[in-house]
Amino acid sequence: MATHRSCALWSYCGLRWLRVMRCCPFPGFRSSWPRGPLGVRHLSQEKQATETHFGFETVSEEEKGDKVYHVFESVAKKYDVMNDMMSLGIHRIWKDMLVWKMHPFPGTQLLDVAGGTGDIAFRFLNYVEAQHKGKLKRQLRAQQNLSWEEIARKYQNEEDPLGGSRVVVCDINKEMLKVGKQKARAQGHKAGLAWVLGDAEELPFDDDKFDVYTIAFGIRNVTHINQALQEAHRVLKPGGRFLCLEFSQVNNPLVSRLYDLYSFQVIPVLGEVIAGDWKSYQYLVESIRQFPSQEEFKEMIQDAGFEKVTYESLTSGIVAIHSGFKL
Ligand SMILES: COc1cc(O)cc(C/C=C(\C)CC/C=C(\C)CC/C=C(\C)CC/C=C(\C)CC/C=C(\C)CC/C=C(\C)CC/C=C(\C)CC/C=C(\C)CC/C=C(\C)CCC=C(C)C)c1O
Ligand SMILES: C[S@@+](CC[C@H](N)C(=O)[O-])C[C@H]1O[C@@H](n2cnc3c(N)ncnc32)[C@H](O)[C@@H]1O
Repeated sequence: MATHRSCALWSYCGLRWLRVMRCCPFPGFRSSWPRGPLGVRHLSQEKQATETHFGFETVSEEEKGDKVYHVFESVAKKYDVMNDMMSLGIHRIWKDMLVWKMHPFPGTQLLDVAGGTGDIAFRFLNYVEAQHKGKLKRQLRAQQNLSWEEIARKYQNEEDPLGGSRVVVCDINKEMLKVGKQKARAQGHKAGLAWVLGDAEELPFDDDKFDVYTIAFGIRNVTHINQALQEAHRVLKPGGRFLCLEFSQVNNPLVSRLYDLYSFQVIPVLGEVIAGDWKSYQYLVESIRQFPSQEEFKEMIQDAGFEKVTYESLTSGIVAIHSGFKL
């Protein structure tokens, strides 16, 4: 009873907040319109009051946005611990693989959409910092007869340990970003990192701005996936890369049966026990089943204008990484 009352209160506050925000024209929140190739607003692309899915439930599109907002507002504080518990840490390997696949070059400008608590951004920063340090070491090793003073000076003069690389984390949910910022402080990430409140469907960024666009476990929650893909294409520079890590279709019948059992019998129970939130984790497993297969999603990415689209299935297809280029 108490749980239901507190759920209702959370829903009410979440919806109130969203309504207030939608009337409030502050930068970064629904500040841009969907644009076509000529930069013209396409009224036909605007959201229509049609029905969609929230997990296995049929809801209006507006309702879906509110419900998704409420889910992540509710799980934000327990989000990281839940992921480790549910996957026994496997989600960390998947995220590492996304960044290895990206293989950022010095000066890479990354936009991580639906970046939540910053897992992809922190991995990116660690990767580029390690790469930059390695480069400096190799340069110093190649120079013969340097005194230790010269070596020390070289290290001290390193003003930008990221070699010009930057990451912007963009997420629609204030609570997820709040947890992300706390984690960044705790892990000592300061430089090269920005947090922006914004919607994947209407990104508050100019055209042709980023080298790489990532979205990890985010696109499944977006109401108009095609719109989010078009926005990804718009904000990438020509030559830029789209990378998406998302749950996908399991390709091994035995794993598939165990995975179904685990998903529906264990995950919501873990959600209830650890986060006090059965419904959000029920939504997680249902939304995974509603998401298109590897091939279907590949076609959607191509339809948004990306080229050289490929994917790699990981852990028997439990997740897949899709990649595409804006050429
Ligand atoms: C609200 O929305 C969200 C909230 C979030 O917190 C996160 C997200 C987005 C999601 C992520 C960032 C990733 C988080 C990861 C997952 C959701 C989990 C993905 C699932 C797995 C990696 C496990 C895959 C499972 C299988 C391949 C099937 C094998 C299953 C078993 C061996 C266990 C089978 C167990 C039963 C059928 C029930 C009886 C068991 C128990 C009661 C004990 C519980 C057992 C465990 C905790 C062990 C679980 C075992 C594994 C994880 C082993 C995995 C093995 C392989 C991958 C081969 C979000 O949107
Ligand atoms: C499962 S979390 C993924 C977080 C992070 N990328 C990770 O891998 O851990 C999904 C995130 O998508 C965000 N999200 C949902 N709909 C969104 C939208 N339309 N625009 C931007 N972010 C959205 C949620 O707020 C949440 O932080």
